[in-house]
Amino acid sequence: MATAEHVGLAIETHGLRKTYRSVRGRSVGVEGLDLAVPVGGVHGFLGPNGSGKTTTIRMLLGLVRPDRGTARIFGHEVPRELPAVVGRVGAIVESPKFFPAFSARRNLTLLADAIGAPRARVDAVLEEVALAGRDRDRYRTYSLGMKQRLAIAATLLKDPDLLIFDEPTNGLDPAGIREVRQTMRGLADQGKTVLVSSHILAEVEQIADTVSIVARGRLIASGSVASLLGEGKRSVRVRVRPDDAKLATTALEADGLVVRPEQGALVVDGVPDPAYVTRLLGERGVWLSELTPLQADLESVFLGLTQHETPGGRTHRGERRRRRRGDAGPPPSAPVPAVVGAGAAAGADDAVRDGSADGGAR
Ligand SMILES: Nc1ncnc2c1ncn2[C@@H]1O[C@H](COP(=O)(O)OP(=O)(O)OP(=O)(O)O)[C@@H](O)[C@H]1O
Repeated sequence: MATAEHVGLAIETHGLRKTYRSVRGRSVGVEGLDLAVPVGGVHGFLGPNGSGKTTTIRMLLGLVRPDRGTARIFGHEVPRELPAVVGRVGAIVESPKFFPAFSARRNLTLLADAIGAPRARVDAVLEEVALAGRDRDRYRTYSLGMKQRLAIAATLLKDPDLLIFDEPTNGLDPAGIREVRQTMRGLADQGKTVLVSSHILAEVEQIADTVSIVARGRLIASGSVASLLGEGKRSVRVRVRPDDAKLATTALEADGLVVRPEQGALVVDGVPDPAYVTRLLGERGVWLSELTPLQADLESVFLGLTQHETPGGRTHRGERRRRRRGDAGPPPSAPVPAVVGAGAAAGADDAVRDGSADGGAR
């Protein structure tokens, strides 16, 4: 039963765990995940490939059974109480299937009949995803972006309160990504809750109100996008004389920063403050000809949150040294990500049902 305690959260998980069995043994898909998605707005569910986003979404939709932990949608425990809430949820977890020779309108009408949604919704949802002018074109003539918007339209037929989209911009060109992004933002602006997973923060940071970042099946950070980018350590591009590149790299790495060469320059990740790099290199007699702060993205936020912590909670030598000297930026605030078993997709025994919980397009 939904209780007052859960009011205000569209999705809530506690200690959610899922392991997979395969020919190579057990691997962990999600490890003790605690997630809190507020009602209303776009919530970015972010993490590198293999961090457990799809597994989590499948558990929420009752497509995969968790080993342990609890999950709630609008306060209803899932999968046990899924029937009570499924009508309020629309989801795209994999490419939906439409009839290629039928128009978008015909596909949606068939689907509306199949799931018991009023046919009148077809016009509304076509309008919603800006396909009203192309509704009589055959599905097979659609661009990838239009196909994805049609998939979103299908999830809207039942006018759900919560939309769950797993990597909805995968494979789309920049124009397609923009269209899907605008559609998601528009839905949130109407008061719906949109959970969108992605491995690219840049793709969702423009539209997300709040985010959860996961790594290796665990939550490592959550909050508003602004606070997260503000807290995360930054990346900078530095340019030094070619003769000094090695010395600069060694000095920066010895201090716990991550350095990679890029087009004749060095990109330094996990920098607490650009001035820190100037001082560190200046102390070693290396003078900079360029220092450009780079826009924070998932990679740099992610590295900034995790790089100084090693599995088991030990702190990186460089960070320890810097903390002793008292000139570090904010100490890493994130919990140490768990070490989990190697991913093992082959031969998994956990057969995943095809389709989504929304009765959406097949
Ligand atoms: N059916 C399965 N059988 C075995 N292992 C699986 C299965 N599904 C997922 N995994 C493993 O669980 C881990 C999490 O995978 P998952 O697909 O949930 O991550 P993800 O964050 O969605 O990744 P991506 O962004 O690449 O889709 C990975 O190590 C993956 O190999």
